[in-house]
Amino acid sequence: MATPFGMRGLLGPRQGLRIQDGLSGKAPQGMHRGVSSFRGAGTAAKMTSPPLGADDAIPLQSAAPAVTGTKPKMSTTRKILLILGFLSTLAAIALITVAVTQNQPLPKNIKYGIVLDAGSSHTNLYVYEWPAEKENDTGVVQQVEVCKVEGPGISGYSQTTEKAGPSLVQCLRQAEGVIPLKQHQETPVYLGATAGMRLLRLENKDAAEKVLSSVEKTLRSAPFNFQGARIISGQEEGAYGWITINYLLGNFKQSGWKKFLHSLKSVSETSGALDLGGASTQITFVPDEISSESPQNLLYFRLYGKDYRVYTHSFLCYGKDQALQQKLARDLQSTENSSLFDPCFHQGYQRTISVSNFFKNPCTSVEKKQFPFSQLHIEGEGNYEKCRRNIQNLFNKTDCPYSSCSFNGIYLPPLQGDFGAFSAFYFVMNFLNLTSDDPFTLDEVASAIKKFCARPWHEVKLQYHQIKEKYLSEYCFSGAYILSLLENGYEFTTENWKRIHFLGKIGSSDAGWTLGYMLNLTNMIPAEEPPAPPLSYGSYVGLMVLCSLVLVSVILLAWLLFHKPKCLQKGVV
Ligand SMILES: Nc1ccn([C@@H]2O[C@H](COP(=O)(O)OP(=O)(O)OP(=O)(O)O)[C@@H](O)[C@H]2O)c(=O)n1
Ligand SMILES: [Ca+2]
Repeated sequence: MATPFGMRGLLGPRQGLRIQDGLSGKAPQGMHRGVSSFRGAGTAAKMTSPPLGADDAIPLQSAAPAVTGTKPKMSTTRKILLILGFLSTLAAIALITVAVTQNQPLPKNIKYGIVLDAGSSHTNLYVYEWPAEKENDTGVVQQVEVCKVEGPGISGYSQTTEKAGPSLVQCLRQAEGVIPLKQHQETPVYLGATAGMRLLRLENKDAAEKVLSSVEKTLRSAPFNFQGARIISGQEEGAYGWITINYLLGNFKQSGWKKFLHSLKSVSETSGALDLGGASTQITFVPDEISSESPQNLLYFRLYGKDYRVYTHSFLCYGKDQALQQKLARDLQSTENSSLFDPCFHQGYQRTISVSNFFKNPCTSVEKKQFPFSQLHIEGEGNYEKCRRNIQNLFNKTDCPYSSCSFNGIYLPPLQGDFGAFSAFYFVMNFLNLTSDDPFTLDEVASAIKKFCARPWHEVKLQYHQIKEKYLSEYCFSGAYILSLLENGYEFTTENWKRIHFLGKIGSSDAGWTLGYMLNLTNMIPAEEPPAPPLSYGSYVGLMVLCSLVLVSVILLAWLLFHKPKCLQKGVV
């Protein structure tokens, strides 16, 4: 039997060679003579008469005399060792192959969900996707599509309620194109209506119900799995916005070092959420200390095995559109004629509003009074300071029945941590170029808005001709209002101003309440931390490869030590 190392019989004691340790030239003690030395065939040619009495390699040697170069056979022990080594190598290869192929992650099974955000100013449809196998992990759901519904928000259909539903059709079609056909039926669709519909419900309950029925009819006729169309509360809006941003920022569940480091700190590392809509605004965060002064502002969550005590408040009528309405309603009180100079609009800007409709809105109805004119002409002054003073009147800071308040007697604990400010907070600040990664100081923000407000309308209109006039004309007011709300309302200061981060998206997903709403309704945020395999697939395969390599190396090393090939020996005859 030929081996790469020559023939055992050629090297055995019968040829007069003793096993040498390579250093002393002596045979190592306790070693079996016949299996511990290998030499090449060239050596065999020099060999003469084998010593008598050798106890192994007899059959091969007798059949193939060394002088003729015929290869003798190995000893049985050596054969077994070789076979064992060979089998171990095979086993290691098999182990790695199985690890790589058998345990490969299965091809992704993607699930989808649709949420319609029926806001006061407009409706957005969002399509989310996530891998089915990982739906309880944090951060796996992401937005894959957003569709802006044409026309006003659904509350704008109070006079033509039957048209509210059909307005959504175009975006539903778009979603049909994004989600694979075979998954349409299993894809849940939710609609949540916010402050516009809250106001309509206050003003005209019947119209609000009809709008919701129209919307429901359209959603039921879509090929998706309709799960409900309802008006969400301000508390829900705040809470789901907070869940969304912290889910997307990966604040709920930490792994590895992050988890260890966070376990050393006592406070929950979450970000507060600031949402500014057209009709309402929300502030939500985890305060340092929770007082039970105002239980209606406190929410308790257990998410991924951790308890959160969250403060939230939603101010109806303090969205930026309704805040402007409120401001105008107050300004009107002191107006004698049908003209009003407004410091919050650019110089040269003019707008006419109908006074009769103006006070139908619950946000302005308290200011209702009779006027000798039906149309009010507004003319811009472009005066930031005057505008700020004007807006200031919207925040009643005098009565506070709690230890601390924001405004209008609403409890607000001391601000804590970082805040993500989204929706109109972002739209406005982004327009004013005030959302850079290195946050601006409060003074810088104020002077940028002041500068913008001072620009004449014709110049602004010329420069930003591509922006809708409704948006553009109100950025001066909105900038001033945002500063008033944050600085005077919530009492952000020069010191903690930089803790506000104006953000539109986190990754591919818009910051807003919709994602948190869907995560909650699909039970995708478990109360307890879901069991996770101790090792990731990559680490598992890596470990298998490492173990196998170590195994093979040990076998090789043992084999080399005990059966040193000639090439590694010194002083071989
Ligand atoms: N590029 C944009 C987009 C929107 N807006 C304005 O931002 C405000 C808020 O928009 P949004 O957050 O979409 O409010 P809604 O969800 O419609 O209102 P709410 O949450 O109060 O129901 C609206 O006045 C809208 O006109 C803006 O100034 N610039
Ligand atoms: Ca909104």
